[in-house]
Amino acid sequence: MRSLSRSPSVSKEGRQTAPPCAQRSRTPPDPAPSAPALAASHGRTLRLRFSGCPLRSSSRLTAASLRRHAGRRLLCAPLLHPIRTTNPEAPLAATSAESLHAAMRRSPPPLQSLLTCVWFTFSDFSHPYPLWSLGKNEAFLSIEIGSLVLVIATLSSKKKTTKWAPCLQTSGGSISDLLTNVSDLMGHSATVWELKSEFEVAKDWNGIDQVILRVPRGASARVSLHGGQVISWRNERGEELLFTSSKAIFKPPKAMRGGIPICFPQFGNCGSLEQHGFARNKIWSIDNDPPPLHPSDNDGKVFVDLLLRPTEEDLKCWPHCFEFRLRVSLAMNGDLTMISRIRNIDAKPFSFSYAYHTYLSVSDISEVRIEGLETLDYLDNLCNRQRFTEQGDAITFESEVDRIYLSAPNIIAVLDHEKKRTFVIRKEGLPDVVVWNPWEKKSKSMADLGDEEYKQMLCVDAAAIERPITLKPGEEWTGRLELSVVPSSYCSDDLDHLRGI
Ligand SMILES: O=P(O)(O)OC[C@H]1O[C@@H](O)[C@H](O)[C@@H](O)[C@@H]1O
Repeated sequence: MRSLSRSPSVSKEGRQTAPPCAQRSRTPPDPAPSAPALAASHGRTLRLRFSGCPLRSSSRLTAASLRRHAGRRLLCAPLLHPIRTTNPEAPLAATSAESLHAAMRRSPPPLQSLLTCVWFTFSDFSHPYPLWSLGKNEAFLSIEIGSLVLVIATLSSKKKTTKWAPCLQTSGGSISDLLTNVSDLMGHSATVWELKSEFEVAKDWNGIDQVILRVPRGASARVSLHGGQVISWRNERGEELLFTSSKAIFKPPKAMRGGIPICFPQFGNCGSLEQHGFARNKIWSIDNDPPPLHPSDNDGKVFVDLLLRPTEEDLKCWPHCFEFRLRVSLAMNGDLTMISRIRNIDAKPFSFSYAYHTYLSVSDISEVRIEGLETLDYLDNLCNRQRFTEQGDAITFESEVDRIYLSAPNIIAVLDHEKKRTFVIRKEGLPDVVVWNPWEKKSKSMADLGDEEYKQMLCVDAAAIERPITLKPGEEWTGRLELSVVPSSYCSDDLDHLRGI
């Protein structure tokens, strides 16, 4: 049985900053476990539900039964385009649905009792889609949108005809649920296939490791072990979504200007520590055995877990023992999630403030507005943190802004009119939102920011500042940030809907 690898093996980005020899994959491809081994290691049973209609476990899964149960949710998909395989290990090389099927007949999947996956692309789409074969004569093609699995086509052959059926939407769940359910339905032992996260590690020019996360449809993220800082987040078209200064200094001990530095255990200069705390200037390690997160935080995502523990030197200026675990993950649709877990492993309580200092890349700051912070109180860093109340409808920019909005909603939107795209920021455990743009004068005084670059950046940070987090010994705090990008036309009503208004 071939391994079920979720990531294509091709590396594009890694080559830009490090010679290929410096790269290595921390997670080798799955060693092709046998069916009993999979069953023994997981062994959960689930029921198949397409569009909320349970199929009897005795049912045979056919294109027709899928269609029947999909009901009105049938969608049309571009099914008649030529197909080519992208997985070099895939047994199929087909240029049309018919030849794909013919190839399948010539080279049936080696273990028909289990699903087999090959990646392929439609010629007019750049993203590989997984095709899951259900034995010799049937297959389905699926994509993932967040945690939803969308089966966009099924392929079945009877006698001499090959049929692509249009698609249906599952009622939710992850690809592993879907696979388990399908194998259950087919009458085989049910297995949950935990598809392993894969990432590459490349050295930067200072010899510090950077982790590259990549999903099959092309989105990627890069995380530096210097600061645990996300330094790049690209969409499936390869466009960079985070700002990085052209004058950024990629050298410890200072944080690089751009990406998402982590401010901990102090935000700004309110405290005895260096500005924004020390976490962004420390070298983190990869945590190969983190305590488990909720299963939905693993599903359908490529991720890396990082760990920061205080050094002797850190303890001298901040005498509190902690473990800081950071998960950075990329969903199949390109959404970026960061989950911070900070645990007090000391004998006494401690308090800290926190921010994901997120530099969004924007077309032009004067074309940008933030929705979700209107009417809130804020502390103005430009006026000794005096408290004001926001008056406007939405926040727009005409001069330097440096504010901490208090008790902000958990979803806010940053609309970029020129790019016609909206960043949607979802946060949990982080009540405040910092909005910062240095504008012209301040930019000129900053050595690591180009004079005009303030126009292309906007910091919108999910944060906990006004009321620091206090942890008693043994307690843990979790702060979560999820970033996604949607077309601007999606906004307003849809965002209200997301917010539950
Ligand atoms: O230059 P630093 O330390 O990265 O900080 C940049 C800015 O970060 C923002 O979050 C602060 O609100 C600003 O006051 C600060 O100037």
